[in-house]
Amino acid sequence: MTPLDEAIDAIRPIDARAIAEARAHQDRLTKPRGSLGVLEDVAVQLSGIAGVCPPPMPVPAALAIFAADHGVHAQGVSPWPQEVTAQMVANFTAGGAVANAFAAQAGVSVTVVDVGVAADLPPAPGLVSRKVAYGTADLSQGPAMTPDQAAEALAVGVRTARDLVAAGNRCLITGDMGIANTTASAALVCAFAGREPAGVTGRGTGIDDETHLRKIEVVRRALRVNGIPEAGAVQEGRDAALRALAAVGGLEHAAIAGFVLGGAAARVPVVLDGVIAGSAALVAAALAPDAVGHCVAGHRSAEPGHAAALTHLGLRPLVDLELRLGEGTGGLLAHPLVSAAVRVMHDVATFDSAGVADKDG
Ligand SMILES: Cc1cc2ncn([C@H]3O[C@H](COP(=O)(O)O)[C@@H](O)[C@H]3O)c2cc1C
Ligand SMILES: O=C(O)c1cccnc1
Repeated sequence: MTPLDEAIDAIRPIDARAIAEARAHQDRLTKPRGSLGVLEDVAVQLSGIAGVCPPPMPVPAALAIFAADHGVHAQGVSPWPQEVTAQMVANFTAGGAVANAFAAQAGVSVTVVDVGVAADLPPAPGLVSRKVAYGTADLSQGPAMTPDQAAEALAVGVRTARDLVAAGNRCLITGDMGIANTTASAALVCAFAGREPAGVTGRGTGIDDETHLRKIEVVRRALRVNGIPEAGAVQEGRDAALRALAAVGGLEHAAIAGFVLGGAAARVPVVLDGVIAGSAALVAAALAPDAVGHCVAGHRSAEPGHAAALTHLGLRPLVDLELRLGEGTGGLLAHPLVSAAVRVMHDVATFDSAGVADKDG
């Protein structure tokens, strides 16, 4: 069995008994029932993921930033030169990016994985070289990846998750870096959530109206050229999902999908970042629907495709600050909220233990 098959095989629904126990525990704590809103749901979900109540604290946590380039950059869909991908990888390993600042603030480690940067990168601390290709082909002209490349990139994500969990991490956070990757994200959202390009193609790093219209056309062409029906969700199921991923995805999208599957297989919560992660999670969900139960939507980004992906996945974002950066920044901001939700389960007294009268008693 391949690592991908093994991961998919190992994924189970989150544990119903632990969920029920966690709900009952929440109701015994010295607070009005439901008063912690969505945080109660998060704590209950983490109990279900771990299969125990209270769940372990989601620490240490690790961010993995998957970096790759995109052939579709040639269509002028991003105002930034492709070299910025490699330059930002150097910035991450030097500690100078926003993701590094947020990771330092949250006490999260940063691993950068080169899964497909279109340049040879010098070795650096925290950089893992798992290059599958020097970028994808142009998805608006034909498939972005061969099926083998997509499978290999998925396996890179599975392996990264496995390694980080084996190193003792109890929470995984997704990150991405890849100039033009919001174009592939939009195409994936169309393919996996059955949406129209015009509704889910955003402005990425910041493009003018004319470029935005061109980007929508590029996504439309990508779907047409690759035989993916517009506004018709692809069949769920492994082969169709792998084909659609290879056709219009990116190497980092594939790796992030694998990372989600690897985290779910290890029964560790995976905090998703923005639209790149959201579109990759759609792929993971098509490959293993029960993986979604292991995902926490860290935030909702300003990219319209992200909201569409989260709706399709049934995930509620924890933070909504109009971020549109990626790198894992939204996931990192959400991590303290996830920790706080779990800490309540460990530290807060029950009505019985604290001698506080319940509303009925
Ligand atoms: C300096 C810089 C740092 C970034 N960090 C994340 N992104 C984000 O923006 C890119 C996607 O936007 P688009 O599809 O419009 O190219 C990705 O690299 C994503 O990680 C960055 C982009 C830039 C320019
Ligand atoms: O949603 C995101 O994470 C995002 C948006 C714009 C550019 N890069 C990433």
